[in-house]
Amino acid sequence: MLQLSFYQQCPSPPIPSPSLFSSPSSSCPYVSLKSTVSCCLSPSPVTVVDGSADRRISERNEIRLGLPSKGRMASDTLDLLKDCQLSVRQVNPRQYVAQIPQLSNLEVWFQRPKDIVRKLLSGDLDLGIVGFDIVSEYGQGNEDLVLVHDALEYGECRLSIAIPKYGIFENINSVRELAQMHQWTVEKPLRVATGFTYLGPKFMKENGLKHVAFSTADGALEAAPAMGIADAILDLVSSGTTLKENNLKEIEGGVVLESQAVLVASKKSLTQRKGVLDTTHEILERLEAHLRALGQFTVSVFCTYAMVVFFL
Ligand SMILES: Nc1ncnc2c1ncn2[C@@H]1O[C@H](COP(=O)(O)OP(=O)(O)OP(=O)(O)O)[C@@H](O)[C@H]1O
Ligand SMILES: O=P(O)(O)OC[C@H]1O[C@H](OP(=O)(O)OP(=O)(O)O)[C@H](O)[C@@H]1O
Repeated sequence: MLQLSFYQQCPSPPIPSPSLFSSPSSSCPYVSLKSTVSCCLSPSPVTVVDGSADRRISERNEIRLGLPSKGRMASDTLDLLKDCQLSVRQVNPRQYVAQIPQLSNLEVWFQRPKDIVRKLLSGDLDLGIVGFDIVSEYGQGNEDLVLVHDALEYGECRLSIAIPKYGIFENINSVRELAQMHQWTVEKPLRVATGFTYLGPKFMKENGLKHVAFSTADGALEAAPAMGIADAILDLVSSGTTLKENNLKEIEGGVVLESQAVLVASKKSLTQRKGVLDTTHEILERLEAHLRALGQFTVSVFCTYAMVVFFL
């Protein structure tokens, strides 16, 4: 029996979490316990690798860490690692493999965040840093994903429903009121534009919205209601400026999840690949030391480190 111990931290303040998520941060008001991401209520459409992942585990010796190749998480992730004395040495920006000299036998692979999660599941990566929203959407509760650190203190945003401030929605201010609107029928469902096609339907179902039709787009979703394409949107919000500028509002009970950057690992890699556990400890200790130095624990007199022990 292998015993894995992760030192945990308490985010300050704890991330509020909606009911559909058993986000580790929500399980206890003071101590954040990271375990598997378990948000799934329905069977996952992700094909979970079986024997092939095990074969790959024996095929390569190096440990692989996936980092965002571009987008808003990319430079902040490199900055965080640098602050932890884990500078990533990349020969040139178009080369997708890099090294962290302090971590021997570790390869950094730059990938799009959603691909990092997919590759953790397929066994092609062992560790990754991405937004919790991406782990939740593309991980779909797969038990092979372990949140090693769930509060890296950047990339904060929330996945939230927004509706127009005007027209039939003028007096609608909560999900409950939205669900109770008599307009939505089988023939004329509530039309929601979102890039989160797993979390969106799941949330609507759990919140009593029966007649909902989803459409998807890669960006600028806030335009959809004014264009007449959708009644509502489900998208990431941070400052709220984009919603405001497009005459949209969030509603009570409409936050699907709170997100920030997390360190996620493949449980299979942690347990089966030589060196992954030690390397994960090394990264985690450096992250903890850095975040502690930033003073994020000062508000949590109540917060203690908790040791989570996984018996596997
Ligand atoms: N206001 C925000 N809007 C979108 N994402 C945000 C915001 N604030 C933080 N994030 C985080 O940044 C991530 C988006 O990063 P990125 O810019 O790489 O996305 P993207 O380019 O839209 O992704 P892709 O093109 O691969 O679909 C989100 O998954 C989330 O974790
Ligand atoms: O609350 P705010 O601070 O205004 O941020 C929210 C906006 O930022 C993101 O879009 P992004 O800038 O990535 O552009 P996109 O719509 O093309 O994806 C997100 O999809 C929202 O549209």
